[in-house]
Formats: sequence, structure tokens, C-alpha cells
Amino acid sequence: MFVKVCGLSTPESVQAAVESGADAVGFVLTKSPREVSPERARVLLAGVPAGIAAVGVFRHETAAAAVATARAAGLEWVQLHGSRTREDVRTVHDAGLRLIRAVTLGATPEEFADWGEDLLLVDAAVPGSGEAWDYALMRDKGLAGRKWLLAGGLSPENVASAVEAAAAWGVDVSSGVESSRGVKDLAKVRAFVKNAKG
Ligand SMILES: O=C(O)c1ccccc1N[C@@H]1O[C@H](COP(=O)(O)O)[C@@H](O)[C@H]1O
Repeated sequence: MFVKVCGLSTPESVQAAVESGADAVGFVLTKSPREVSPERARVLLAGVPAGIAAVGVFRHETAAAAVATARAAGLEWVQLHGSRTREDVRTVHDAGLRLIRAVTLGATPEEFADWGEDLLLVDAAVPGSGEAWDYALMRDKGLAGRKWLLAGGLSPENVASAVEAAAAWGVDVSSGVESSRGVKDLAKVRAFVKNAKG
């Protein structure tokens, strides 16, 4: 089970995610209560060992702008939310970066198709909102055999049942491991990774 912990903004939360066994950590580089600057992301990146994906998260930015910001932060992964095209995938890959492409449950069959992204992410309608949804609906989306992450309203309490309901390849979390909006709870981070991998 691939586990990404997103919205990290302190060295302590990065350490908790890494030591718990997370496969990826996310730094939000777009408007959000979790937003960090590229300079701050670069500082946090110092606590991420090789082999763990460090991801810059974007929503309304163009792919080219996201690539430029990710590079400024020293990140090798970009996560793009919002309405996207196959050209965006090429833009990220041509820059030598890897891509998590985010869609929602209501995406079209074309948007669910494999555009060559490194990972697909299926999230709630509003990313980072903590809003849970009916994860079992993913069973009809034809993603068996694809590398894809389930997100939206996950928590240490529901992650195991959500993974089973959706037959998810991996998971991504932010709100469900916080004590208040934008503030990570280190015990919840550890419990989430443990329960997801267990
Ligand atoms: O976390 C944010 O603030 C955020 C902002 C803009 C785009 C994506 C964002 N996070 C992504 O949203 C989900 C987490 O959702 P939840 O809070 O656990 O319900 C995850 O994919 C994050 O990478």
C-alpha cells in the first residue's frame, strides 16, 4: 500500500511521516491553509530521505508554472489538481519531473484514462476539504491494474475500510491527520500510516 501524507509544513511532521513509513510527502504550493513557500518546501525537503517522493501540490496554476515552482523548491514530483490536458502531462515529463494527476469521482471516462501520468489521484470535489465520499463507487471506474491513490476525507479510523471498499492501490491524506486546519497531529500521522499499511 502506497501512502502519501500531504500538507506538511514543519520538520517535525515530515519526520513523523518519514519515520512511520510513508512513501510520499506533499508540500502545498498553492492557496491553502497548508500553503508553504518554495523556500520553506526546500528546507522541509532536507528531512526527506532519498526514495521517498517529495511532491509539490498545485491547483489552479498552469503546468508550466507548477514545474517552475517545483524546481525552485527542489522537488521532483508535481501534483496537479483542476482541469487538465494530456499536454500538461507532457509539460511535466519534458521537464524531467514526475506527475500525480488529480481527478474527482465525477471525471469523464477520458479523464480517467491513462494519460501517462506516474500516479492518478482520485479526490473529493474540493481538495484538502476533509470531505468523505462513497469510496465503493471506485469499483466501477476500471482502475484495476493502475497505480492510483484514493483521497478525500480519509483518517486513521476509516482508511482500512476505505481501501477495501475502493480497492485502492494507495492513499493520500491531509485533513484527517490534523488537530486543527493546517496543523498536523503527529500521533494521527503515525496512526494513519500504520493503519493504511496494516
Ligand atoms: O491540502 C490542501 O490544502 C490542498 C490544496 C489544494 C490542492 C490539494 C490539496 N490537498 C490534497 O487534497 C487531498 C487531501 O484531502 P483531505 O484533506 O485528506 O480530505 C490530498 O490529495 C492532498 O494532496
